[in-house]
Amino acid sequence: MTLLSLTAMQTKIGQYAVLHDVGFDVPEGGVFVLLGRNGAGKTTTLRSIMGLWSPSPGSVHFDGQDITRMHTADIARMGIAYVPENMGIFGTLTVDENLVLATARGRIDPARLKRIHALFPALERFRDKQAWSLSGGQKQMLSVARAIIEPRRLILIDEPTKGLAPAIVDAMAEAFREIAQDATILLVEQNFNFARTLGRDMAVIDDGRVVHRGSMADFAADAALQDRLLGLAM
Ligand SMILES: Nc1ncnc2c1ncn2[C@@H]1O[C@H](COP(=O)(O)OP(=O)(O)OP(=O)(O)O)[C@@H](O)[C@H]1O
Repeated sequence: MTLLSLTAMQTKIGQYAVLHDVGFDVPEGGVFVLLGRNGAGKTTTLRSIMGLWSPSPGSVHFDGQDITRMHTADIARMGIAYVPENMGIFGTLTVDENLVLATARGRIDPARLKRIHALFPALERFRDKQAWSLSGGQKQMLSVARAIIEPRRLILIDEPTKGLAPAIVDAMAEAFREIAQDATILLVEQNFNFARTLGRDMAVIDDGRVVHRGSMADFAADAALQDRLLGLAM
């Protein structure tokens, strides 16, 4: 079943046309990977889904419902979470306070907190520490944890491995596999080795257009295609 469907999205930022033609379907379950060179329009695509930019023309359907013109808070309430590239955490608040603020009613379900602590033990160890004092990897974990503090159907994650040490990247991959057991992840990545182990389906954006859609297995097996579409960016 298709969970998210983007159709011929064009997004302008001010007078500048960033997305010219972005369309792809994300099936429910597992990890869908969106690849592309720097500046191709990946972040703009995620922000357009979240209602932070407004595509026109073009449409975004989630679970069969047209969400193109909905407000971001209403889109979030439908069960879509966004982990932005800058992580969106509050540095002067503690780890636990950051999690509470990500809930709708200011109350954390203990079972979900337990699951988060099992996924990211550092967040339990440092629960009373201010977020600014965490390492880069721990901040990223907190950012992902905020996205799953309540049940979500779709989680948009923007370049989560940027600047992280290989051991942390492995832990993140493990966590994403677990999260994708009962949610769908739309992952934007530059780290192809990370993305290829996680993704089932994928698309490539170039200069604001989707230039390829298919299975990750086929794409990973085609070095010439990778080179043509992603060049040295990978
Ligand atoms: N707020 C903005 N104002 C003007 N131009 C913008 C803005 N945000 C993005 N752009 C431009 O839109 C294009 C696409 O940016 P976007 O961040 O979506 O790309 P990306 O594929 O996510 O790249 P990266 O991997 O570098 O994050 C780029 O040329 C960028 O400079």
